[in-house]
Amino acid sequence: MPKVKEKKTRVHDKVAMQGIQFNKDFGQHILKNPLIIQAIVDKGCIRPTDTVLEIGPGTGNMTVKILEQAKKVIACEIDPRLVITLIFIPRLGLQEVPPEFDIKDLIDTVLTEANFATSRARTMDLDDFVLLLATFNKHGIHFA
Ligand SMILES: C[S@@+](CC[C@H](N)C(=O)[O-])C[C@H]1O[C@@H](n2cnc3c(N)ncnc32)[C@H](O)[C@@H]1O
Repeated sequence: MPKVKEKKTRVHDKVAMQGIQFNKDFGQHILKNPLIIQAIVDKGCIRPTDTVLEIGPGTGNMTVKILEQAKKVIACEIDPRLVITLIFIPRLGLQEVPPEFDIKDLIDTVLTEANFATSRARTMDLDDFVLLLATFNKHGIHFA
């Protein structure tokens, strides 16, 4: 059977042209094969009303595919050199996260304030759940 050569994704080409060295300390192994990326995204069964949180979008190859299926993507990338490549993706809003921000601290604060620091999900009733959601909301974490 003839071997079909996959076209590399456009965003990856842009990074390669700029000569950016990927940093293995951040686990920067970038997916290039669009068929594999599409297969992974399809496994997510994303609905058109979904907001997707993508941790580590890298050069955005998967981000653009998720955006084709989701209402919104919130992408969180640690490497500013790669964030620059994400600027070119339409419909992806960019917002800088202050260096002192720590999501673990924020979640600990919410759980402690709502008295759920030591609770387990299976012991919670509906009132507990609503209180927890409201406390997350108060601290700027919103679930949709
Ligand atoms: C394995 S790469 C995946 C890149 C891209 N999603 C793809 O499929 O090609 C991991 C990405 O996560 C980013 N990353 C590593 N640690 C992170 C952190 N703590 N917060 C946000 N992004 C992080 C890296 O810079 C890198 O872009």
